[in-house]
Amino acid sequence: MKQFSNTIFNKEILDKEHEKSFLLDFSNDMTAVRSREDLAIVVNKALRKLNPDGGYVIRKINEDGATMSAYLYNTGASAFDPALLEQVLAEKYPINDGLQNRILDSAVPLLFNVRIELQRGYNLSYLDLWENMGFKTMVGIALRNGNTNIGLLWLSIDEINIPILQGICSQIAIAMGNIMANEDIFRRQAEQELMLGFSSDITGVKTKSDLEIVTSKTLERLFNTRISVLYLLDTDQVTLRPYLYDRQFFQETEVAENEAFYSLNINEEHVKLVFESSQPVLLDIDENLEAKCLKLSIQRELSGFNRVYASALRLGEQKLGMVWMLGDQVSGPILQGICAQISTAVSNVLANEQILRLQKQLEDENHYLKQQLNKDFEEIVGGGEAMQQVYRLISLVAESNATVLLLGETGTGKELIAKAVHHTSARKDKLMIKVNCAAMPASLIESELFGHERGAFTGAVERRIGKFELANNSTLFLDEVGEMPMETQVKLLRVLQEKEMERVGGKTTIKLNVRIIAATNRDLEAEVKAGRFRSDLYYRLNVFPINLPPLRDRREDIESLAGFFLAKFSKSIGKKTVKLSANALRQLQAYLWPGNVRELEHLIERSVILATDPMIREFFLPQATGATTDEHTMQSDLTLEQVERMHIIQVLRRCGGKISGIGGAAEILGIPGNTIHSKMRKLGITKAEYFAN
Ligand SMILES: Nc1ncnc2c1ncn2[C@@H]1O[C@H](COP(=O)(O)OP(=O)(O)OP(=O)(O)O)[C@@H](O)[C@H]1O
Repeated sequence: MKQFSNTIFNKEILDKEHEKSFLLDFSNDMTAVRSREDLAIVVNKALRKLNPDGGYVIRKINEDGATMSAYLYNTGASAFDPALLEQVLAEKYPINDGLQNRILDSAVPLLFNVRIELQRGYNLSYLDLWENMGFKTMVGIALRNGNTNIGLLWLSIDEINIPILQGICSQIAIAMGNIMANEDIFRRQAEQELMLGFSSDITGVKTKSDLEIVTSKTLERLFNTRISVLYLLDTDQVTLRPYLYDRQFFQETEVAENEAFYSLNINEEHVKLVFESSQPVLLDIDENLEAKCLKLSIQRELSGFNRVYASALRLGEQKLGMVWMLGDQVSGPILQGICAQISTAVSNVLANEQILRLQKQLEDENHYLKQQLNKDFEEIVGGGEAMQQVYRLISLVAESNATVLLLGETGTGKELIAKAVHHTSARKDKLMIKVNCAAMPASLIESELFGHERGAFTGAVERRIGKFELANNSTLFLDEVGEMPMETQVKLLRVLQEKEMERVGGKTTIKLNVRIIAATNRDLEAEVKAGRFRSDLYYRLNVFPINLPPLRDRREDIESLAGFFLAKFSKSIGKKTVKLSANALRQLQAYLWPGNVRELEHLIERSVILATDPMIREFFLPQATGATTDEHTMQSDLTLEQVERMHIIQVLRRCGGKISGIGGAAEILGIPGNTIHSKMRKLGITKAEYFAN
């Protein structure tokens, strides 16, 4: 008996020794474990010692705290159905499936007979797999790190050694905890890298297709989404329309895109929920959404996910739309951060689209304006000898880049000829830029011509591009250049000489390629002599002068001009073309036309408006026409300046001293009120003269 008890005692000692060395070996191996792969090798080696042909699976508790997924496994020496194995490995089993919860609640390993559990009616695919593999008995042991369950081990074995199994499992649990913490750190690092990449990619987003590429790539990689849709709120503020989704995805399926997507309404319960929440909302298609909606069930089938993550897109308080994603592994805070960036990008894309639309509109308008300008060119009227000479000069100079100086009385058509020169030149596809040097206070001319930087002077609240810069590679028409203040003349001369400029208050030099056409009704040579115009600037401008004859010196054109204006104004007010009687034409030809073609144009315009029958028989000209009155007899001996002075006084008398507005001198003379004021100052016209009678 003693002998027998000694034998038992010795066996126990041997077993204990065996246990100890087994656990010691295992511990030694575990010290080198760093990754899930290392852990698999060590666990395989140890469990094979316990049951050489057996299989096992380690399951970890998922982040949701309610399900478990396979973490490590080994099928042992058994044959199995690969499809069934794949299904079991992919499935998330509820913790409370009737077997696993019992293991997690137990302090000791539990043994299960596979067949008996199946007969009890447990509908668990892993039991089917074990039966398929020929595993009869499975032992389940909880994996605990301290008091926390982190998973469990299922092992196919017939005999169990509780101390060994517990020893192994407590070490596996610690290693798993460390590895999972490491994996978590790596995952966060990868997420951060992705987020950084996303942030830098999204700042470059300009178009819808840029946005599509950046978002679909990121959502899929970060959240494992299969379907993601970006909805935008319509202008009606009620309908949310699909704006973007991953088209690539639909190239891989039979389903057409329009079968899977539909508009949402902001008043639908789940949509309201999304906008009311500051966080992304998780919706279960079966529970929260009307799964009866065919398109939604198509989305579910295509993606294989039953859950939708929805997050609002907002810009401040303004609702922009929302992101809708079918996927798993979605982290709320990350999705929220991404949505904030998508919101900014969406509003940039929309603003860009609007800019492009406006740009297109501007281009169309520009094109229209250019056509109008070309039309103006076609409409130079007058075939008399004096104008023939002007046309010859235009054709000689137009194609060169030479500066042109147009000289002639007011209303002789200097601006029209400037346009003609521009439209015959190689610069014709660009707009000719015009500056009226007389219409602007001296203090503003400089910034008008050269532009200014923000803050260059009081009131310069924004940077402004000057006319010179606008006219780069085109033509700049300096109208009434003789009125330019002396200090601006110096700056203009510098730009013409050096072909570069700086904005007022600016430091950068801007290179220019501008063709200059200047015009004046002053006698510039006399202005130079009088010290009002710089001689060096005069020589710079006077490269190719073209003199436009006054209308009284080309009476042969009066009939064609009158006919042209009669047709033009009759058409514009929808009348049949008004004609001239022979008497009326004689009146026009006899008149001196101090206001030249402009005066004729305005006279005809007024007469067409007032005409009550289709024939104008008489004009009411400012004075008796012809060279019969004293004033007009005298006029042929007067200087240009004297004629101009006299005419302004006459017009002012007629208007009762009114300059601007309807019936004012500016309207009759066809020049801006500012110009009249400056001419009055220059010509020394006083109130007494026009209020005299
Ligand atoms: N030959 C012409 N054929 C048709 N219209 C003309 C002709 N000459 C001038 N006009 C018209 O007369 C008006 C005055 O012409 P424009 O403005 O070119 O004159 P200007 O010499 O530049 O005058 P200002 O010196 O006062 O600026 C414009 O409406 C223009 O279209």
